[in-house]
Amino acid sequence: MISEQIITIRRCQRRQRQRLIDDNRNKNNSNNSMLKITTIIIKCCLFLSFLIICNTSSSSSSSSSISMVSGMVVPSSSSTSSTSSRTRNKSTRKTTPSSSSSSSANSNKKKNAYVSQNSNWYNQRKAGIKVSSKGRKKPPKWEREGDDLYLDNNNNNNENNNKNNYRKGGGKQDTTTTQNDDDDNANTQNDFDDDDDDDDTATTTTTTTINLENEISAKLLTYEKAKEILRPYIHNRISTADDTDEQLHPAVVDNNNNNNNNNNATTTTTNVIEKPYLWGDEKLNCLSVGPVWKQRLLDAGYQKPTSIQVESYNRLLSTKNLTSPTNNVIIASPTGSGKSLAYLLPFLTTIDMKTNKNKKSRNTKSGSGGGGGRHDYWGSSSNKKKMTASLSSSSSLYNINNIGKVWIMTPTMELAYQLQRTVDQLLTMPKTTSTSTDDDDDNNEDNSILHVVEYNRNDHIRGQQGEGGAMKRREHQTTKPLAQELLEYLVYENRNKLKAIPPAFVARQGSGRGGGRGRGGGRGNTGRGGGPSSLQQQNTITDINLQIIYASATIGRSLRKQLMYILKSPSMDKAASLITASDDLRTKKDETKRKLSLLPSNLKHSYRLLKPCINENNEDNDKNKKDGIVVEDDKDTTMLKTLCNTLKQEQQQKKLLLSSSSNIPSTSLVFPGTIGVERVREYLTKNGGFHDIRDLSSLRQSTTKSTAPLPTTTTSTNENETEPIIYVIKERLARGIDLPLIETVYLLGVPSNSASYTHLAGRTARFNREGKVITLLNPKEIYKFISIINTLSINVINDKNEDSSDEDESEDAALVKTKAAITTSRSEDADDDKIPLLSEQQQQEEVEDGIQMSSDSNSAWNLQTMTKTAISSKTVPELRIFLESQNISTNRLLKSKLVEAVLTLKEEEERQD
Ligand SMILES: Nc1ncnc2c1ncn2[C@@H]1O[C@H](COP(=O)(O)OP(=O)(O)OP(=O)(O)O)[C@@H](O)[C@H]1O
Repeated sequence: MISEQIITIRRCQRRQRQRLIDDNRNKNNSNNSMLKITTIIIKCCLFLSFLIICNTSSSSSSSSSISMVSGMVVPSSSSTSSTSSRTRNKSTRKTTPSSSSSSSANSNKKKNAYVSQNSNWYNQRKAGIKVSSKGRKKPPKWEREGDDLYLDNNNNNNENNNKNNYRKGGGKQDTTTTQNDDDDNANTQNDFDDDDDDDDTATTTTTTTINLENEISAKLLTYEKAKEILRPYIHNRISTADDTDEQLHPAVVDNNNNNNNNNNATTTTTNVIEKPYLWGDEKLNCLSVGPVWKQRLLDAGYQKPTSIQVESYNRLLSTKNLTSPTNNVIIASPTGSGKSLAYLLPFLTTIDMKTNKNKKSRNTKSGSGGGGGRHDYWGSSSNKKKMTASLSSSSSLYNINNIGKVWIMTPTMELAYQLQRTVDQLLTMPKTTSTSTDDDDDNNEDNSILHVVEYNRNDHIRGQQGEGGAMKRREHQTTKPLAQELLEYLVYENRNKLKAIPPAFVARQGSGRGGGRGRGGGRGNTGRGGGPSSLQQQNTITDINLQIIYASATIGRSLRKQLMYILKSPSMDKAASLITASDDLRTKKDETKRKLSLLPSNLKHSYRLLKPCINENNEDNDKNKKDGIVVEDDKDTTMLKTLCNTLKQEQQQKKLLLSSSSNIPSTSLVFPGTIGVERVREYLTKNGGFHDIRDLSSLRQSTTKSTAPLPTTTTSTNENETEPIIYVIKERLARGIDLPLIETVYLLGVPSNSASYTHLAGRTARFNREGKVITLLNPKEIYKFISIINTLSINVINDKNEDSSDEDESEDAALVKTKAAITTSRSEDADDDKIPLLSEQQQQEEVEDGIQMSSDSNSAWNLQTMTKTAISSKTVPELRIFLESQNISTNRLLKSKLVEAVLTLKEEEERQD
């Protein structure tokens, strides 16, 4: 029994245990399933969040990676078009997440919305309306105006590879548009964001609160309103003595005072150069060019190299100085600083003899030039005989063995002729007939080493003007092999877009790869700025052993992107090295300095605001008169009248300032804007009585021949030597043109963007000479003008009409008088032999205005102990009383100007002490 019981108990226990085990198992099972479910849920969540993250990041990362390499092709963030994907390189394709068809559709929608949104934004900006870019993406860079201006910070220097340099540098736009600047390459290419600055500066720094959108569209901006708006932008600094003197008597100011870094060509260098192979000042700017080249340069009127010439010569001839692995370079310096010679000199001083079969024996004796590095195969010009042998055959363009080493792409034919003239001036080869193999060429024998050719859109190359058909045919025939076999240097001189890659070049590339690329580009070549489509039609040129040299005063983001694109380079550092002069400020962090470095410092900017002019024939005459509207038809006449008056005044002023015996004619350059060259010429001749009106043909005539004028001589052929010379030239021909001794540039209307303004204005004040640009503008162009002023960070002066006796005296005019008064009162204390600071006429005016010159100061104010804050805290009447006590007119001056005037006096006192 007991045993039975025990057995039963054991069975029970076993069952219980079994049950327990089963329970546990069940529990475990359920736990497991719970766990599994939980895990699945978690996994799902993770997966979902992962998907979300992927989705978000894919859009941004794709945009950055695509725009990094092919941002030219697809500006918008989606970048899913088949064309763009085709043009991406392999590495980009790997890193770019693939997009599904739905996301593609979505992105297309977004893209459309983005395009329409931006077109609005863009149109508004174009119309001069200030639109904040906050919350919106900007349109593609190549579609925006005025972005071809600045270089990024230190992109030439690998040590300073701080990608966020500019942002840290602190542009004003950072506060408002940081996130919006990232439309391309934000993560990887911040060094290109400087162009955004151009636009944003225009957007954010304009303090005008008047919303004139409607008025602009209705063209109702009146003269008075325009004047009001312009006022804050006028040169608002009380000038120093020298500045004031300069403004009143620009011609008599001692050049030495104004140009600290002056390399003025007109100043004869008295330095005794001891070493015969050094050209220039031995201590400062000198180049090791060898005795022959030194003599040639001196004979041609080049006394010493400019700093950009020194920099580029040394760096181009020694590749180890180039920071980019590709040896491509960008030469950037202000207009008129001698960039042409900067890139020509390394070529010229080391003339290529590589292709000559006997080059070895010839080259061994040469080499006084700065050779070395890549250029060691360029011989020296020191051995004339040898070079003649080498180049005489190239003088007929048909021997392709000796041509095509350097291809210089210029924006205009005029610039090409100008370059030819520069080269001929330095290196004209003696004529040889023995080696010429072509009968047709007898009359056209060209002993220049640089040949001007022109290609048109059909890829035909035409010969120099005035030369025979045979020349044309043969040049065309030689183009392709020339580009294929021999091109080693491609120089882009002042081209704003790199769309013009030599056609034969493209043909070669296209045929090698079966062509068919980039058909989506359509007619892009003719579109504004070229842009991606034009480049898309062309191929990249990385597989060609070619050094690209780009030279211009304005080099902006879109251009650099194009360069990156055609070189398949992921960054500008890798695409090209930047060469700037040692004193160039464009790579500095200071925004204002960077902007100011684009134009020569000795260039004065001024404007004339055109008064409304009523069209007598207009039916709505009365209404217009009432509203003060400029009638469209009459606008041009007003402009031309003002131009005539201004030209005459400038001429008179020059006569007054210079001694009567002076017979130097004033030379001006007029860019006619929409009025057109012919109309301006006609008006100036008929109504202005000007007779010596010229165009570029006068310059071309002497170009093909080797006897070019010295750089500092005028080409005046005036019978009456004092008759002013006026060039009237289309804007599109302006880039790079170096006209002789232009003193004043007249812009009839506001240029379309800051880059245009830079190049147009830069036709004067060249090579450290003084110069002035006067913009004649209608009230409705005012915002465009202000935008340019802001972008370039320039001060403008209101160049008022002399005949404006009927005009209200505005604040700026009053300010000029105040400056004059301060200067005059100071001049009385100064030495007698100083130049009189006011003309008789001006003094008379001031007497009439009640300005009594007096040097005694009976003021209770002690300027020396007063701080700026203390002066600013004075009331307007107090300031007026004080200034009046100093015999300074305060008529119509606002408080800020009054304070400035007092501060100037304070400075003066301190200086005298
Ligand atoms: N070393 C030099 N000595 C004297 N004159 C020079 C020197 N270098 C250049 N010049 C003169 O300076 C003027 C301007 O030169 P250049 O046309 O090369 O300027 P640039 O920088 O190319 O201007 P832009 O940006 O407008 O094309 C020319 O008249 C040229 O002859």
